[in-house]
Amino acid sequence: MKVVVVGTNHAGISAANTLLDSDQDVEVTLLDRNSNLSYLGCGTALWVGRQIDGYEGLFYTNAADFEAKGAKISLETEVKEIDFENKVVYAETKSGEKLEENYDKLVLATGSLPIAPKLPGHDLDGLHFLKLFQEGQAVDKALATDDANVVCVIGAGYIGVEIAEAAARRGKEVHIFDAEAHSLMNYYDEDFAVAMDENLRANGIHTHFGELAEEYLGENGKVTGLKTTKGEYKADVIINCIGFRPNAGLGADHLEKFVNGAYLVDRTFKTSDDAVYAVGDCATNYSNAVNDTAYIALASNAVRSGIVAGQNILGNHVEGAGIQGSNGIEIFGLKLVSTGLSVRAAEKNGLKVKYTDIEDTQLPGFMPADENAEVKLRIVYEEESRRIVGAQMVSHYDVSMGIHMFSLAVQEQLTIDKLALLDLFFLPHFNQPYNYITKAALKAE
Ligand SMILES: Cc1cc2nc3c(=O)[nH]c(=O)nc-3n(C[C@H](O)[C@H](O)[C@H](O)COP(=O)(O)OP(=O)(O)OC[C@H]3O[C@@H](n4cnc5c(N)ncnc54)[C@H](O)[C@@H]3O)c2cc1C
Ligand SMILES: NC(=O)c1ccc[n+]([C@@H]2O[C@H](COP(=O)([O-])OP(=O)(O)OC[C@H]3O[C@@H](n4cnc5c(N)ncnc54)[C@H](O)[C@@H]3O)[C@@H](O)[C@H]2O)c1
Repeated sequence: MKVVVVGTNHAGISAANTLLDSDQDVEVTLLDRNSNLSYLGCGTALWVGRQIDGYEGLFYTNAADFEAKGAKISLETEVKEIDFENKVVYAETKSGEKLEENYDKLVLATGSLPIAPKLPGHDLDGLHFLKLFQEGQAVDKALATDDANVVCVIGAGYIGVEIAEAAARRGKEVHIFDAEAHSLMNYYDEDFAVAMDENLRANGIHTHFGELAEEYLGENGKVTGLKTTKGEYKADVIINCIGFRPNAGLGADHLEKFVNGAYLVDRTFKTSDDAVYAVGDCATNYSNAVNDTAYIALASNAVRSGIVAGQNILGNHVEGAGIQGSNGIEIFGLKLVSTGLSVRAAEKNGLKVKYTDIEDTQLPGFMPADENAEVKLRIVYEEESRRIVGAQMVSHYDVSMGIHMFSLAVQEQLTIDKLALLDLFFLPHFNQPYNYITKAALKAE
């Protein structure tokens, strides 16, 4: 069996490794237009902000690793067209050489592209996106120039707040803009998002919410400012971070698509064509929070979808467990984690929900104050079924393990009442005997 994988980042890599690590005789060909693979974008802000020494550790594999496993891999090779009827992929290398690869099974792992609004001035120098390693390098270089004093970040989602922190750590005057009333509104309710807003401001970042970018201002081909719906701001560097869209053009009119253009896949990540699988950011996934198809662009989902598709290509029927969109962020030491739906997202999805909130300390009061921290938790549950559909937490304490448990609760459709009497261990070094998860669940209406 010959499998062609288009796109060799997290999703493509994980599908290819699943095939190559099996005991079956599978011929695997990998094609990617980029010159590198396996870049962990999550580390961009860490090295640009000089919290880690460099970017080298952000790549976890390379072409030679695949060749050593017997795969054929061509980087800087862009797939231009696919003949789905005759099962042929047409590609072109950077030097203009044309390639043709036939396949028995095809894995589309072409990921996502940053949303790039064509505002006036969009071709000025000094405008940046943050998706590829090379774009991270460009931002890093731009921040190193003597005349880069003011940085405007458009979008206060995950990439935006992370790069705003990095630019502030590099000593820049940073302004962050978002169309919403607060930062991180795609992940958190207002009561939690405000903690991040305050954290950004407390660390010197200027926040501008409810403000939409209208025009990139410039002189002599270089950006000098940003015009929004509320005013004009000086800018030496502008970084656009307003979300991703699926990169699913290769499927043309042949493959079924989701409302946002992503390849529509089943629980095995098979598309509407039996010979074609689609994984990672270019494809849909199944949300256990809404119990329906959803699109959530995350590396964590990409990796698991690649494994599932790979197993099914090998003939092992495996269904994905579905996703909750579990995520986390840490900015200047403040940690926010969430899974499933916020109240706002639940309502947008037509779910009638209630929620239970609690604020407490992580450890008992007798523990040293410098080891202890306040924690705020919200559990969101469906009014009628009482199943948990989401949770959010904010703290300076590392509460990430708690959100993993809530992720499982959403996946398994657990009710808030079952959670209330769950056996949670107690040790003063970790938590309280009558801890905030139990307390929040017990007081749920
Ligand atoms: C700055 C940043 C920080 C992030 N932080 C996190 C995080 O902390 N946690 C998390 O879970 N996620 C994070 N993400 C999101 C995560 O990086 C993506 O969800 C993930 O990269 C998706 O993997 P993928 O393999 O599906 O797609 P992509 O990473 O988009 O890879 C797609 C690949 O396909 C190739 N390709 C596309 N079209 C073609 C073509 N026609 N021919 C050949 N090759 C093609 C591309 O070159 C690319 O290599 C972050 C993203 C960014 C940008
Ligand atoms: N820690 C993590 O897990 C992590 C880190 C970085 C990125 N990612 C993922 O990568 C993907 C892309 O991240 P992102 O930060 O670009 O997207 P995002 O969805 O997190 O945030 C985009 C933000 O841009 C705002 N916005 C949209 N249009 C706008 C406009 N015209 N003007 C002003 N603001 C506007 C939105 O309100 C939103 O807050 C997401 O799926 C994200 O989850 C995850």
